[in-house]
Amino acid sequence: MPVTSAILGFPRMGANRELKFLVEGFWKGTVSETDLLNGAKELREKHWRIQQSKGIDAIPSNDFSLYDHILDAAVTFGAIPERYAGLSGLEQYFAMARGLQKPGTVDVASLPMSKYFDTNYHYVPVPLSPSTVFTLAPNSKPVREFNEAKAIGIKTRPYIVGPVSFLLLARTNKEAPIQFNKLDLIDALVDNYAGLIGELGAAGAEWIQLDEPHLTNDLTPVQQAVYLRAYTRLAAKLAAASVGVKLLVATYFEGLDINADLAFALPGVSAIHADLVRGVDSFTAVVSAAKATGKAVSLGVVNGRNVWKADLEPALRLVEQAVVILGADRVSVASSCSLLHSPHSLDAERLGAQVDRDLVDWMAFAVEKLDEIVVLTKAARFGRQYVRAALDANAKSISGKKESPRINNPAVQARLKAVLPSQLTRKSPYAARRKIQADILKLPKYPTTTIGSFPQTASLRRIRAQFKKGTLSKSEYERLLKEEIAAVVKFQENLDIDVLVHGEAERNDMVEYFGEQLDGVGFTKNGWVQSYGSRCVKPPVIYGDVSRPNAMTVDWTTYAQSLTKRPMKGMLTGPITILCWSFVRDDQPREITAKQIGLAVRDEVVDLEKAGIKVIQIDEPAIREGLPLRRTKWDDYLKWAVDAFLLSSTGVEDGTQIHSHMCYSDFEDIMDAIIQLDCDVLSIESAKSDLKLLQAFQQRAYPNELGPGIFDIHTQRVAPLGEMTNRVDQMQTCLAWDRIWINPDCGLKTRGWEETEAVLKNMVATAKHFRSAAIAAAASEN
Ligand code: MET
Ligand SMILES: [Zn+2]
Repeated sequence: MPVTSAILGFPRMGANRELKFLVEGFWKGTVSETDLLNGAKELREKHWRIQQSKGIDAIPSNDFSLYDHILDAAVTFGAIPERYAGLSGLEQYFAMARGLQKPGTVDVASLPMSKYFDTNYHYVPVPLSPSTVFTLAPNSKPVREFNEAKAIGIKTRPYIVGPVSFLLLARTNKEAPIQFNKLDLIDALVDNYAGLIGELGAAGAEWIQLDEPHLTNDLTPVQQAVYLRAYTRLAAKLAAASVGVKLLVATYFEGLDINADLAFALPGVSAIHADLVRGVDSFTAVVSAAKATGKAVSLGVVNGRNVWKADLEPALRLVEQAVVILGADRVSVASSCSLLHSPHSLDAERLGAQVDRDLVDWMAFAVEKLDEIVVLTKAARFGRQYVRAALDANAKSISGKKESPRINNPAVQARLKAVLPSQLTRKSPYAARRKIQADILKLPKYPTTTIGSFPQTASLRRIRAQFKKGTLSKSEYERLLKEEIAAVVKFQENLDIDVLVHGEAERNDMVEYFGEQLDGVGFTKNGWVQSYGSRCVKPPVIYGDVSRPNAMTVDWTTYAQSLTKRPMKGMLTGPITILCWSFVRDDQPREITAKQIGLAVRDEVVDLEKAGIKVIQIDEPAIREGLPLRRTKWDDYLKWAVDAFLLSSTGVEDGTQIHSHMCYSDFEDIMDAIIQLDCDVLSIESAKSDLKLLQAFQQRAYPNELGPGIFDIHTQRVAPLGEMTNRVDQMQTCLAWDRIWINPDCGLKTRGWEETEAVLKNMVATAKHFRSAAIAAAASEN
């Protein structure tokens, strides 16, 4: 067998986000179930054919999903929480993802949502308990999709998350007894995996890809033992049932160095995939372990989660070395991880008048990455001369980028070098600032606010799109947006919210909006990647040194402030979130890029203050996500991440109130860093997670003000008043009452107006309820 080519997964949205529109149409009732399922099938076929025509040997199936592939695995193995048991089919599936409310009949909240390792992809973790019973669904999705590809003549390598990672990614049901360990479910789960693999084998699959990304993380001895136990049991079950399917265990997002021996020792596994982009240093460990065990390796040399062209020369050298050591039949060339985290293709970038030719020349999206993998494979198979032209073109792009004057901005580099320690702290400590701000802002106790965005209606999106296209004049655009802002301000005043926002109507996306206005940052026309469910983001591309030529938000914010006497909160995205949600240059440490962005945001903060804005929020939802997967790398990251935020936030006077906002991550891990950010008010998502977060804040005695979200914004469901007051009651068991803010979990952009009004009414009523209770308590004390 010669060297083969492979990918671990392909983006599922389609070249023009077809899947998004199908799924959202289905939710709205404008697309029927049949049309949704047929449309999804067409997309899968299209994507398989693209891979086939490019020459990919190992084409995955079941990497597709209508919402999330981890949720799919839960459905495949019947791990469906009790509260959805009365539902079935797609209704049940989407209820788990998004909640479901049908007047008088159904009212179920969604499952939580969590970031997939350090990516901006969110998966749906299922809660497990001792009563969880796994049962393999009949004609399950992996089998259906394998057969579907087979029917068009493509033999795929079905993918499914591996059993140990499945359990590690899941949550423990809140009601489960404390002695319950979800890993105890491994035997029962593995038996169902054996059943599934047997069915896939019977259908004709030769290889299965089991993703075990946790193998690149720090594992406890117990977890290591569970890995061995799981794969020993799986191998035995498959052997007993004479299933001849070969298993590839895929690891990614870090090198395999620390667990290489464990991974290669897993019984019944024929090949291991290693990420050699993040983990290039683990190459020797991986290849030696493969040699020692006689197993095959899949070399992840093409970055699956960035947009830059791969530097083919060093990648090819790794492949060639592996072939010398292991022999061609034990080597395949692959993407570092699933291409799910890359945009679809560069086609759209090459069209139209304003093509940024440099940028296009420096990038490769999923479809172009297939070409890179195939070029490397052919070079390894037939020699470099066979693909000489492609290799030369690649080398030319790579060196062109390195030497481009667009990458280097000496003024930005000099400014960062000259930063003084005083530019990393506020003028006075929080206690002093609190008094000054209280005098200026005169807010009631339990002040209410929202996280920034208000519903983004179709007409709003149309207005922005027309302006971008040039079919709407600037003055008309501004007039319409001002109308929207005025309506949003009025809406909040009517609801009696204390600290208002302008609603972010001008923003497509909280990172893209800033990316478009910063120097050193490019943007794509169609570079969408899935963030969660049907939602996609179009990350900016940070290619050079970053600076802010002009104010980015001052006009909209001051206009909004001019309409009200209440404080108007300026809304910015913080440096770490801009970094994490962008495609970042790979030619300098992320730390430098982060701090450059910190300085650019600082300029904006100072300009907002100068323009009279008294409250400024710098969102950092991604700060936890940037945390390296390995603990040994945490301190270094947290130090520079905190500094980048402080660079952005500390240029103001004591009287200016700095807020930050974070959501959908396990913040317990980084409490100290969160405290070091020293923002005056932190709003943090907590309605989807449980009390764990509040307890973490209690343990570290969060010193400033805190607004743990009191309702979930990802659902149409209007949380009733009692549910909200309960949440505040819970908060008060952990937090000082006079430090609590009342706010939603996150921005309201995905909601409709009607439900927004209803839910915010309950939110304000909640604040008033506690306010009067506090006043009554104070009166009775006197
Ligand atoms: C993912 S965090 C979102 C924060 C942003 N200000 C918003 O309200 O949409
Ligand atoms: Zn948020």
